[in-house]
Amino acid sequence: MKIVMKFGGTSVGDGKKIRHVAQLLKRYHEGNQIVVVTSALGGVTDRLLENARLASTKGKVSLVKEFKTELTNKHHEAIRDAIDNPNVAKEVLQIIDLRIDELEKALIGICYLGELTSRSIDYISSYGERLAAPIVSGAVRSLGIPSIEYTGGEAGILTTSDYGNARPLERTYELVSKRLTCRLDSHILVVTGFIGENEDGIVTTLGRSGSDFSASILGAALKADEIWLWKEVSGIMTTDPRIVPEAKTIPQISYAEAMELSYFGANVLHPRTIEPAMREHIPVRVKNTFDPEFSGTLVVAEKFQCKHVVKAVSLIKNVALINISGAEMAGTIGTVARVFTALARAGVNIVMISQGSSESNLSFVVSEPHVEPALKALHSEFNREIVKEITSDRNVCVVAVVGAGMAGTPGVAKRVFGALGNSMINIIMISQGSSQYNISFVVREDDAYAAVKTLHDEFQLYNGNGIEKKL
Ligand SMILES: Nc1ncnc2c1ncn2[C@@H]1O[C@H](COP(=O)(O)OP(=O)(O)O)[C@@H](O)[C@H]1O
Ligand SMILES: N[C@@H](CC(=O)OP(=O)(O)O)C(=O)O
Repeated sequence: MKIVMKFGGTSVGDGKKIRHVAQLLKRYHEGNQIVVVTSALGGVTDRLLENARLASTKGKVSLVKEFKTELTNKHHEAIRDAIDNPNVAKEVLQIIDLRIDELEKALIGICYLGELTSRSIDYISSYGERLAAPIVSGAVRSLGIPSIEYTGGEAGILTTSDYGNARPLERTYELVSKRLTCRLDSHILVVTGFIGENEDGIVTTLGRSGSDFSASILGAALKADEIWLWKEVSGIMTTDPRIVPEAKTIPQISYAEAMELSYFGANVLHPRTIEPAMREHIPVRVKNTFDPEFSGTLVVAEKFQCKHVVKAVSLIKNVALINISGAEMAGTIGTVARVFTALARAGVNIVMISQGSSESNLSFVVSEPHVEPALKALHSEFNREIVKEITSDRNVCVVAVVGAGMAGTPGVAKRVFGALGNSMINIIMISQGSSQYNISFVVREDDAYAAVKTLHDEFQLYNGNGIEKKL
């Protein structure tokens, strides 16, 4: 089989975990062609971003030097723990030191300039993966398996120049296949997740947690038999196990359901992961790095109509509700178009929308960083004409229940809102897409965890009965 395997930041958190990953790869190498996509060592991307900001605001070269020591120690320790072969360890050390020197120069440049562009943020944050890939590849070579490491750009991931949220260009699919196929039989190829490059060869990133997306792009380009996403959790679960410890693994889920879940905050998958896999009908498995025998979740094309109408409950935090109102909005054709055009011009992404049939108010949810640009855009568009009041509320969360079986099944909304009512949870706004794959609603931040727990209990997802429905 040809398999693209992605290991997340927790899976390659340190040298001991990388050693474990290399051993897993050795096991699957026999009889398979394997491309590995690696994330940065756990926490490194956050530290890179923090230090890039510090460099631009404080301009202190001494802080850059301290950070350089921290990164060097972390990666040297990882090499010691992951790689036994001294020659391989020496080669990898040299690559790491060279890359950390490059990074230091870039951070010092930011100190002097006092400016941090989105292009430099992508360049700096790409170093997490650029430091991880040589160690993962070295750990594999240390076990006697030939391996080569590539950056996303070297592998052929060509993207738009939307720094921080770049998308693959169509040419990527052909280029990746051309560059990687010839080595697949003989080597385990290790590619940096999260990063690509634009047509001018400038580093871009695919958005936070983008390594899942990288794996799917590579899988589609190489027409892989399967894409495996290795995580610290046992697959896609009925809800975030950090919120509800009783959460269960969903054995099988459709592409559409997995997409709904990832869009609605289940950060087990980057929201765009499924698109490339779906275009080539490649099954995606989500597996636990630390429990490899467990089958995890299989994401497949057909809507697997198990008896569960609701498959999972998810939560989006760090959002705000914006409400606009004005009596003149009712019947004034074009108001909604003006609202959304102004927001689009300001680069605001809308998570959820609801308009009452009175037409005199419109509510929508945006992610936290988009609140200020959204308010500014709306005030300048309307200037108190037609829209009289614009308010925002940051103390809210979005909860969504997801499942393909909800389409055409009466009574789901009644159960959702009945259970929340019984738990005295107030609902601020409701939205249901016509796909009927999800019902989402806004609650106060203080009620969010209770809402997720209440719904998880109500539908008793996968509770003891395999995939039986509780009605
Ligand atoms: N429905 C869900 N199923 C599984 N994990 C979820 C879900 N919702 C949120 N999560 C969170 O997503 C994380 C995914 O695992 P992680 O190993 O961190 O992935 P990666 O390193 O690839 O980003 C877990 O920590 C888990 O708490
Ligand atoms: N390292 C990047 C990309 C990534 O995908 O990481 P993870 O697989 O750990 O979510 C990030 O932290 O966003």
